[in-house]
Amino acid sequence: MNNPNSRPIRLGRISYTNAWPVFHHFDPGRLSFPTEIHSDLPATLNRKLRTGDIDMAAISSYAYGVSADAYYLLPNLSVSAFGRVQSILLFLKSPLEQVLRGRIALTTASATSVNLLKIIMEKFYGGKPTYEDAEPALEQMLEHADAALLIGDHAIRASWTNHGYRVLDLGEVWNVWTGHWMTFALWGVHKETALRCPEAIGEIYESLIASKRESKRNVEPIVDKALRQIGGTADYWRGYFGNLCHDFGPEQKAGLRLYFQYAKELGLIDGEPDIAELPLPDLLDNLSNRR
Ligand SMILES: C=C(O[C@@H]1C=C(C(=O)O)C=C[C@H]1O)C(=O)O
Repeated sequence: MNNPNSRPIRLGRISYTNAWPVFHHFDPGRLSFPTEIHSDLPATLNRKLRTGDIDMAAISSYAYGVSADAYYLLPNLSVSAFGRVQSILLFLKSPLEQVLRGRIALTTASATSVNLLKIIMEKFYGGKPTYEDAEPALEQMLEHADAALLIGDHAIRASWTNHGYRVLDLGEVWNVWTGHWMTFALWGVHKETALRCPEAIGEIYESLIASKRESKRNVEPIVDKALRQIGGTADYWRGYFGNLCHDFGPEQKAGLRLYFQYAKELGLIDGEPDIAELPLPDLLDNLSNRR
């Protein structure tokens, strides 16, 4: 099959372990359309998708909220948690009361969690800290700050060190205050790409869903890979992957809508975006009608 696009579909993959279940069994070589993988940190994928350097990607849910008009979401894919997530962590060097009026260093890898932290600090705890962007390295971040936010594998590795700091898990804080799920990442595709090559996007989508399903059926291959690449124990990784949810159903959507509502109230986002999923059957129907 030819790709009407004539160039490969460029797909962004979050390099952190949290997205592995959706990508591990995804093999672009088995697709009938040329597909290129761009593996990167979430903030870089957010930017590349926005500028059109890639066509579709796992991105921060906040980044979807900012550019929702331009993207469709791939249905039923996310990185979500109900409570503790273990990889969205605020490390406190100072007591919380001081952090609320102090300085917080924010990892440059994130978009959802830095804004979630602002919601927690300002709306839930009534604080007004100042924020500064920093490369994700705990000790350097805490040289000049009262607290440091890390996400993904940077947070996991830091949590294993003998750091001695108090740690807040932002998934847990969000859940305690709201009773909701928190969705950190979503899969977005440019509307324009989806309309131009629905078959290619549909095939990639089906392969991602199949990978997610296989990872859920048997988590051991990604546990082994995480042990080899990151370290830790098999039990840690079984717990970590078991705790994450890669679906995006009504409960995750309700949590995300609340997050967008709070982000809007704090002026972190212009409007409350619609959650618009890729209407794949309609796109494929239109395509066959055109033939
Ligand atoms: C659960 C996580 O979800 C993520 C958090 C993101 C963010 O804060 O912008 C983006 C993608 C995911 O990597 C994690 O990083 O550990």
